[in-house]
Amino acid sequence: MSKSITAEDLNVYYGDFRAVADVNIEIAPRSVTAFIGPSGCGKTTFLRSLNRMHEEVPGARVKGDLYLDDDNIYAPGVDPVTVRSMVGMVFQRPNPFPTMSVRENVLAGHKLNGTRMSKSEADDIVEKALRGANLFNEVKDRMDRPGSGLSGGQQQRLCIARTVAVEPDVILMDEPCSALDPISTLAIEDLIADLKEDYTVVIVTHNMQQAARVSEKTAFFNIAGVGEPGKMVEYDQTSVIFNNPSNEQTERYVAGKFG
Ligand SMILES: Nc1ncnc2c1ncn2[C@@H]1O[C@H](COP(=O)(O)OP(=O)(O)OP(=O)(O)O)[C@@H](O)[C@H]1O
Repeated sequence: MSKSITAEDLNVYYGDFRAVADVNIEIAPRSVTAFIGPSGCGKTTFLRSLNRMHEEVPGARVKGDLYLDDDNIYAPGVDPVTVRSMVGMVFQRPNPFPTMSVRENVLAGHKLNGTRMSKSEADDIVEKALRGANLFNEVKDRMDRPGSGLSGGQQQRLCIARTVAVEPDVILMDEPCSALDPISTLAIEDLIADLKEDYTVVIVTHNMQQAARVSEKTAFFNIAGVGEPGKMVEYDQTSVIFNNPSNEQTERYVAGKFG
C-alpha cells in the first residue's frame, strides 16, 4: 500500500497535439501533492496519464516513463486495468452507480474484478471502506438504499469509499470538491488528510486555498500560449510555492495575477 510515483520525461499527446511536455517529478508515498495552474495547462491530462486513463481517449498516447515504485506502468505487456486497480481515481462530479445501493457501490470494484467473498467478508470491506471515507455513521442505516439518494458531499465520499475498497496504492483526485458546497468540501479536505496515512494522494485543484490546506507539495503547471504544450514550471513544498516560489510565473500565478 502507498507507492511512490516517478515520471521521467513524460509527454502526453492527443493525436499529434502534445498537451503536456517533458514532466519530471517524484512524488513520495503517503503524501498529498497538489497540481495547480491555469485552465488548459494539462493538469487533468497529466493526472489521467498516472493511471493510464488517458489512453481511453482515441488517439491519445504517452511518451516517456512512469514508475510506481520501481515498476514502469507503461512497460510493454502491462495491463492498464491492473494499473487502474492500483491507482484509483475520484472525479469532479460524484458518480455513484445510480441503480446500485450504497453497499453495492462500495463493492463495485470487487465485483468488476470478480473477487469471490463471503457475506461477512463483504460486510467487513464495506464497513472499513465507509469508515475510511468518513461516511459509515451517516449511511449505516441505509446501506440498501440507492447511492444516488445521498447528498452531493456524501456521494463524493461514497465514491472515495468505492475507490479505497479495492485498496489501491495511489488515489488521484480531479477537482473532487468543485461540485460541492463549503461544508462538504471541508469534509473531503479532512478526509484527504486521513487518506495520506495509507495512500499516495494527488489532487488537481483550482482552489489555491485548498491546495495550501491539504497538500505538502505542489506542482505548478503553465502554458506559453494556445497550441503550446503545458509544462511543469515549479514543484516544491507547498509553503515554498505559495510564499517564496523561485519562478516568476509561479509567483504571478499564486498572487492571482493571471489564470
Ligand atoms: N479529449 C481531448 N482531446 C483533445 N484535446 C484535449 C482533450 N482533453 C484535453 N485536451 C486538450 O489538452 C490540453 C490540456 O487540457 P487539460 O484538460 O488537461 O487542462 P487542465 O489544466 O486540466 O484544464 P482545466 O483547469 O480547464 O481543467 C488543452 O489544450 C485541451 O484542449
